[in-house]
Amino acid sequence: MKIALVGYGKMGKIIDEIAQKRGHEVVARLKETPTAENLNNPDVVIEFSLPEVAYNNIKACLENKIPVICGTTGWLEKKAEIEKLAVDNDTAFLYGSNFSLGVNLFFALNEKLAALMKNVDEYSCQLEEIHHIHKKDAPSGTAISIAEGIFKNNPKFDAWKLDETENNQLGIFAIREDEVPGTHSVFYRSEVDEIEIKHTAFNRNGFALGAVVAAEWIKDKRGNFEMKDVLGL
Ligand SMILES: NC(=O)C1=CN([C@@H]2O[C@H](COP(=O)(O)OP(=O)(O)OC[C@H]3O[C@@H](n4cnc5c(N)ncnc54)[C@H](OP(=O)(O)O)[C@@H]3O)[C@@H](O)[C@H]2O)C=CC1
Ligand SMILES: O=C(O)C1=N[C@H](C(=O)O)C[C@H](O)C1
Repeated sequence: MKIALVGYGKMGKIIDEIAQKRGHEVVARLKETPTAENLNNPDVVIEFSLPEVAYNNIKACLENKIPVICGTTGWLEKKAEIEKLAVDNDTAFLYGSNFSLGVNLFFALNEKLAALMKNVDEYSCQLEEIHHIHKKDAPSGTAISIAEGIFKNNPKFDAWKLDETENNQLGIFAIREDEVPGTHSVFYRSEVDEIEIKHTAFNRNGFALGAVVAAEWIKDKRGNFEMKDVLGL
């Protein structure tokens, strides 16, 4: 398969390596807005850039009828527009806040625990995410997905707040430390004990492998998808 990489930083470089190991041809490595010319006629685009440029990048690819796997976080206020573009241009789009198998299993575990705690009033709930000091957005896209999984299963919560817990808003505490790849925890605390579920990424390889597997899956598909569609979760 021919893959174009839009965004060629920490993630783009690892995805490049894994894609080639899986026998794919990387036909573009862009650090600028994609065009029909600089994309070089790929089968799929994998986009890991920056919150402020992702929308324009994805739009350009979809308008050229090229399917997009997007891992860039921090731009979701325009996601509905992007999903409409994918349908209008008869192509496909998949956004994943986190492409690792481990985190997608964690998402499912988080929703089951949230449902269990729905009728238990003794526990408060808050999230914590820890990432490297280079990260531009806070909270992480993964933390937002975890919060949304809790809202879906526990009507006590319907919104999140960064770095504080207020009323029915779930507190998401974002910590930036050294070169941490990505650690996410959900805490349920009572007066007598604490329950924690936690995912720790040791490196970025799980994210990159998941993005390439998603690119292999989405080829020839039409519409909008999530990583759980790829994994059958
Ligand atoms: N979904 C997931 O599983 C994961 C998501 N992420 C997310 O992916 C994104 C990228 O992370 P990471 O690779 O660490 O970030 P980096 O900052 O290392 O890489 C971003 C890249 O985008 C490039 N860039 C800048 N402007 C443009 C543009 N207009 N068009 C295309 N590329 C551009 C940058 O170029 P330059 O170097 O010149 O600035 C850089 O190469 C973040 O939003 C992060 O949250 C990260 C890991 C996993
Ligand atoms: O910026 C990162 O590095 C990561 N970002 C993603 C996020 O915002 O959730 C995924 C992963 O945690 C690494």
